[in-house]
Amino acid sequence: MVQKYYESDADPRILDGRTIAVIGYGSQGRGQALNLRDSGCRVIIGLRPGNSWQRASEDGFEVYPVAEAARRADVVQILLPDENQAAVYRAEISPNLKENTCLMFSHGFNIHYGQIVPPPTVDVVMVAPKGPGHMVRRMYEEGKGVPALIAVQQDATGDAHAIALAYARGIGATRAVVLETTFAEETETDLFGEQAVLCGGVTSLIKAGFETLVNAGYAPEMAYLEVLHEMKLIVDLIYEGGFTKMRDSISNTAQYGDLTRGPRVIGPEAYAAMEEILEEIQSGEFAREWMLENLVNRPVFNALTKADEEHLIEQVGAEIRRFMPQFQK
Ligand SMILES: NC(=O)C1=CN([C@@H]2O[C@H](COP(=O)(O)OP(=O)(O)OC[C@H]3O[C@@H](n4cnc5c(N)ncnc54)[C@H](OP(=O)(O)O)[C@@H]3O)[C@@H](O)[C@H]2O)C=CC1
Ligand SMILES: CC[C@](O)(C(C)=O)C(=O)O
Repeated sequence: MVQKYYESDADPRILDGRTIAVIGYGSQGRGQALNLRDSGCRVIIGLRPGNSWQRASEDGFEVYPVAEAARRADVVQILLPDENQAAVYRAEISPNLKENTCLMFSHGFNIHYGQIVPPPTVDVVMVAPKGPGHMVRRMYEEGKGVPALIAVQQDATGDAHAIALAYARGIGATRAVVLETTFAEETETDLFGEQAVLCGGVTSLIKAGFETLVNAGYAPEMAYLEVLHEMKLIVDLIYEGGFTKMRDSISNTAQYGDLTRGPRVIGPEAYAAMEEILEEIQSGEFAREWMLENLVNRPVFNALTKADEEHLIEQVGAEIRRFMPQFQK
């Protein structure tokens, strides 16, 4: 059984007197830093000059160049893009890491694939929220939390696990649940989830459904409401009470179509593709491809992003959100 932790399992006092440097102030950096501060932790931010620096200052944080933040910190949480972490670590963090610092990540990529190799004198831990950074903040403000995974790769001080748990409490994760894992398990399951199901799988499924309806002559607005807008309403029910709650809420006709037709869409070929994607993650092939893509300024990433931004579904969606009052701020 996976070990689970809640609020009472974490002792926030282990962070008393320790300075947490959150390196990066994007999706996760901002969400985690604000939550930690509201939980009573001492937080500083490490950045390069630019938009994030400006935003963190406006939010009232002390902001320093990465090297200086690392020098001042007892806990260094690296929330830079995965593809930048190794270069910034080598140039700015590693030379300033004190002995007994707790080096922290929210995704295991750089440790698991050997891009960052910390010295044996520091703790190496992970606190990985299982949700987007903006939701980490929103749920915390609502008195709830996004679940998180914790892992200890290296325990130089004997405090690594307690610090990870207290940090998870500080960002609100113990209000939901915190699960114990390893860097390997988190990295491989996270990459698989975002590629095959959550991001890649879902957008491909929606696009395929939308294109099938539009190519058959139905109005793009109809197709959009059917396969994209309603997706959230259906997924909300699955999130709240599983397939059973969702099926309790839909018509019997929909349920029969769901049970008999769904497996034809996600059939043996889809399973084979998922296995292949998982193997590319496990073998390091995906990691190598992504690192090399960045070295040549992301030609594939940029071309595919542009094509999807220009897809009809995005134009129709923007138009529909304009004429639906609930989307107006
Ligand atoms: N996005 C998410 O919800 C999740 C992310 N994670 C993990 O969290 C980590 C952070 O990801 P995410 O929050 O998406 O990152 P973002 O891209 O949202 O933010 C990155 C931040 O790093 C800063 N930055 C980038 N390069 C540098 C640099 N060379 N020196 C200093 N600062 C720099 C950016 O500032 P600037 O404005 O200057 O570019 C920005 O503030 C990753 O490990 C990711 O896998 C884990 C779970 C979910
Ligand atoms: C699903 C994407 C994610 O893994 C996440 C928000 O949890 C990410 O890395 O951004």
